[in-house]
Amino acid sequence: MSDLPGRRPPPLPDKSPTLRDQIDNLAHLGRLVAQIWRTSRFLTAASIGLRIIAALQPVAVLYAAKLIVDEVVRLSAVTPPGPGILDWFEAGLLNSVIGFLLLELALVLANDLISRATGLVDSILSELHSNQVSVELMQHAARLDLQHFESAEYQDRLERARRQAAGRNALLSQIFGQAQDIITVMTLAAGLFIYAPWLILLLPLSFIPSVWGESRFNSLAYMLSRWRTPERRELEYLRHIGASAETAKEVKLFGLGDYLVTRFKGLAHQIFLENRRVAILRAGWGAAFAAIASLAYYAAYAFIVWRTITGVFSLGDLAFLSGSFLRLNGLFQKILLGFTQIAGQSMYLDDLFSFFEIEPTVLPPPAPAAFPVPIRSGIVFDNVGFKYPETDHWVVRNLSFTLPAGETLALVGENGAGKTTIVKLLTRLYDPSEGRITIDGVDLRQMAPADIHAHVGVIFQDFIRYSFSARDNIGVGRIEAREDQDRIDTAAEQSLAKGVIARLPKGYDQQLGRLFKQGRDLSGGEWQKVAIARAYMRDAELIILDEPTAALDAKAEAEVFARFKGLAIGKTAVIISHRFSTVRMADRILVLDNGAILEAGTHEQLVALKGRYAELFELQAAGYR
Ligand SMILES: Nc1ncnc2c1ncn2[C@@H]1O[C@H](COP(=O)(O)OP(=O)(O)OP(=O)(O)O)[C@@H](O)[C@H]1O
Repeated sequence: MSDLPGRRPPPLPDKSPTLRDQIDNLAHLGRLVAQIWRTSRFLTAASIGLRIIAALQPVAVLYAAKLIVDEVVRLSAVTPPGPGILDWFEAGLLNSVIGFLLLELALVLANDLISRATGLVDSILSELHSNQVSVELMQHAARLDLQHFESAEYQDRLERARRQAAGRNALLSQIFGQAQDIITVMTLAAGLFIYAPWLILLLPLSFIPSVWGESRFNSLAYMLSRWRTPERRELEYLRHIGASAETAKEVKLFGLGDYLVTRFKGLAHQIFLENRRVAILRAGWGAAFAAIASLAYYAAYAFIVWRTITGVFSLGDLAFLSGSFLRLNGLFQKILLGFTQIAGQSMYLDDLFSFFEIEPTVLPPPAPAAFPVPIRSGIVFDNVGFKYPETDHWVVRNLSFTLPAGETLALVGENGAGKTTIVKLLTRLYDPSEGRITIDGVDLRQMAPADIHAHVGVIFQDFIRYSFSARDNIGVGRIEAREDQDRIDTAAEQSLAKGVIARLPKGYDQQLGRLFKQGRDLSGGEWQKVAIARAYMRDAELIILDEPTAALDAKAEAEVFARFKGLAIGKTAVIISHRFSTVRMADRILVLDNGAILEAGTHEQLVALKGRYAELFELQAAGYR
């Protein structure tokens, strides 16, 4: 499923998962229980132990009640020893009945304690489990490729998995509760079987219709929710742009508030109508099936009453059997519905676990080559071609050029020419679809992506504005050195961020961004200086600045690049900029057009060539005259 334009969902999905699919989904329960066990062995064991004790309680209470009734019936036939209760006591006639009453009281009190303790253990366990799932999700997402994050299908899967991380906690209690109910049913059924074996046959009559109905509606609800993931993501997105700090300026000035609300309402209403239809169907059929269950119960009850009247059963037996049957009937339904609900929930688990099955494709080779330090000869693009996954369009094709070690290369070209894509290929965020990229003769595919990233300092045009302190905003450039104040100082100095930080009330400790209280927002250019410092935190062999200076004023950009040139001596560097004042400083310039090289050379050579570069340069220079 993907976000295809013009996609029209059917009113209700008609094909439910097959029985086989449902059984396969049940296998996910094993993974879930293993995950819960990993979360806390002690709490999992405690929850199971408490439930086993609780499971035996109903039959014990019913049996105590039977003993009380039978004793009362016996005592009512005895000649009273005297007029007062004391006479009964003294005669020792009340000993048994008092013992039975105390037994029942103790059982009821114990049950209350146990169920509270189970609730407590489950709620703690479920919070721990939900944290555990979130951590595992984040860890797994961090392993995946950039291509996954740039695909709508992946975003849908991640969104579904994320919902499951928080939403499946009830399942934990449900699975354990189910096991508890099964034990209770077995003990009650054993009692019932001893008195009236064929009564048990009446039970399935009452629950089979409900089970069928539940399983059908569970599937429907799941299919709807799955089908609607893109719309739900759109709702989330609309909610975000309608009310967030980054978007407030533009939304206000363009007067988009009402438009966003209307769009949100329309989409939310469609989803509401579908959900309401399923809810109404479910409630209607549920009521009908519950009536069938009650009929079965009363048929059995009438039979037990008749047997008691005819003297086959005692009054105590009547109390025990009708109590057992009532509970069994309820429990049987609960268990079977529980199974279908668990099966229904396990469909959602598929959303969670199938996310964990997505594997990265840009992988280190079995015996990776080390990134050359220093780079001696240079970087070579050898007939490189690249298409983004699931697209047919060659973004770059037949691209061959050499970037000699220690030189600065500038990439110039119109929007969409493929400049950022070249950076993604150079940093092995993607592998080329054809051709190869080598550093000192070694194919990038022979190196581990993490090793490449450790030796490259890149700042993209859409760098992150972290809502962290100024220090951490620079420190994240080299996370292991985030406490190294000298290094951070030097990086800030080199990127001109030092001046920005000096003006902050709390200096390096100043919280940046508007997300948190006491946060200080920076101007676009100030943010860029902070971001560029991140690239300087690394001992990078290769420095890449992908248009991160667009918001800098002309003076600051000239200064940033003068420093960049100074620092890049001996380092290989790539810069992407639309400003020719910056580009001209590069040792070599590539002019790209539609993913191919149109012109290449130094600034002077390209101006002399009087081609596209000279034309664009003139155009920009004329703007300043
Ligand atoms: N993740 C993606 N999936 C599919 N196509 C993409 C993806 N990213 C970029 N493209 C397409 O690849 C082409 C080149 O994009 P790229 O970002 O490399 O251009 P650019 O030269 O850096 O442009 P700009 O100057 O606007 O930053 C564009 O046509 C763009 O639509």
